[in-house]
Amino acid sequence: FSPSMITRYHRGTAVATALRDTSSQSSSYSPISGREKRSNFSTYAPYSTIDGRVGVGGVVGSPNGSFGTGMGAGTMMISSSSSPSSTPTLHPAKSHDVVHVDRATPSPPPFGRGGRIVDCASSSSSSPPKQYAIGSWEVPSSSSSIDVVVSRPPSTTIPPSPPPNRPPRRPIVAGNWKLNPPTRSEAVTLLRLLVANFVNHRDGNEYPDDDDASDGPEVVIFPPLPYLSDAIRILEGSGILVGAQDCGMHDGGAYTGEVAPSMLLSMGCSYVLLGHSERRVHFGETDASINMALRGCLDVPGLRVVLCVGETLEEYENGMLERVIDEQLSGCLNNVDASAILRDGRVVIAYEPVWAIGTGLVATPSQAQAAHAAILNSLSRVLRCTAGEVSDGAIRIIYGGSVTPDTVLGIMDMPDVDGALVGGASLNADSFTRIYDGTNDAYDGKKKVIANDRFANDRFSPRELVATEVMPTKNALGESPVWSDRDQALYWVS
Ligand SMILES: O=C(CO)COP(=O)(O)O
Repeated sequence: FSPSMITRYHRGTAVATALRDTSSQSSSYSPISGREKRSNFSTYAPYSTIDGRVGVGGVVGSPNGSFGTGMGAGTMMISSSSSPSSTPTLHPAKSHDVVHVDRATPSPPPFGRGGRIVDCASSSSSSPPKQYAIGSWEVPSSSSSIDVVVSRPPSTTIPPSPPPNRPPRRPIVAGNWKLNPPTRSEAVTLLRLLVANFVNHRDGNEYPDDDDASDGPEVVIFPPLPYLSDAIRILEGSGILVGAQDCGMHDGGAYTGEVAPSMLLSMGCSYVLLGHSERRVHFGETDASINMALRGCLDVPGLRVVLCVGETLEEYENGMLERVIDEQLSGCLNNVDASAILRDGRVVIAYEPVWAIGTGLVATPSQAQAAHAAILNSLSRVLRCTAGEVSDGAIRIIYGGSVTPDTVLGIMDMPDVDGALVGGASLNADSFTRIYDGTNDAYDGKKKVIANDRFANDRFSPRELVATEVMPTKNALGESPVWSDRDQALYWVS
């Protein structure tokens, strides 16, 4: 596409759209400013820039709803605009699957993890066939096929949730970048875009009457080790905390290749992620070694841990979830001071079912809830305290495994889900910001007042800039901020 499509830039109101067909999109959801409509914009913009260069994804939306077009690789469609007063929504997670069944469909149903038929799908059957019975997999003789709604109930041995009315906990949204992105400059870009999004969030925009940003969810990024100092420097003052993806168990000495917890704290890290299933599977970490590292972290005042637990698909299918979690927690928390967990909240548990990591198979809200309840249950045994002490304690349990902006709301709705540990979707500033929004929405403690006039009044006067170079990046942003190194400022594209 040609840079000539870029007409002008000014702060605060505009957005770049994308080289993709967004004609079915009608949302004007704004990941930057919250849920209010800022303008008639499409949701995607896979180009953004740094270093004074400008990249825009082909179609530029303007605040008054008109759109310019240009030619790019592939098909370009102009996104549909939505009504200025529309309230964009995030869609909650599907808790059921719709399965198409015909006479040849074998029974039990061929969808992997077991399940239960709960209804006919209204999408294709206006009413269930007469002979149809809930729980039945058989296609009634009056039909050649039916669609059925299938839920996957969790393992039957899962205990009920502890008593409701647990004290509110501050949610956490954590991004585990794993071994990504491949270069430092891409990491720096992503960090800057995150800052842009989150600074806007906490700019008086969402909580105009409240200058205490700590009321929103806690946000933590876990970049690879080589990017830690960039992350700490760039995220300083943004409210986003930084953590390491793992650490060693020793405090110093002849341990080539190791990283001590105290070193991480001295750099400015707030968290350490421990016990991730990828560390267990690929690098031989065990509950015992994780326990050593965890105790090392707790010996360093100021450092917190996100401890991952979770079962494999096979274990899930065999109803072993509760047992696996119990074993992992007792191994990893062996000889750990219970008050550091229950009173000081220094250990966050991340429930990450291995079958949901990187697979797109997100646990249903009820599956996540059941597992989190099992974790609470197990903690009282492991920490030798009552269920009441656990459920009233400062412990937080977050869910990880294919979390996306579309699924986070359903998961967060569950009483014992206190946040999300996000892998793939945290590599995209837009997705991660929307996940933050979903988490925030579900957080009871706060009724948001959105300052709609911030953009309507257009207090920012337009400035003309000239694009000298256009650079595609891998971001798929709803609203791409354009970072100018020359001006040390962010601009929005209109
Ligand atoms: O492992 C995870 C976070 O630690 C989850 O990864 P995904 O969100 O990519 O499934």
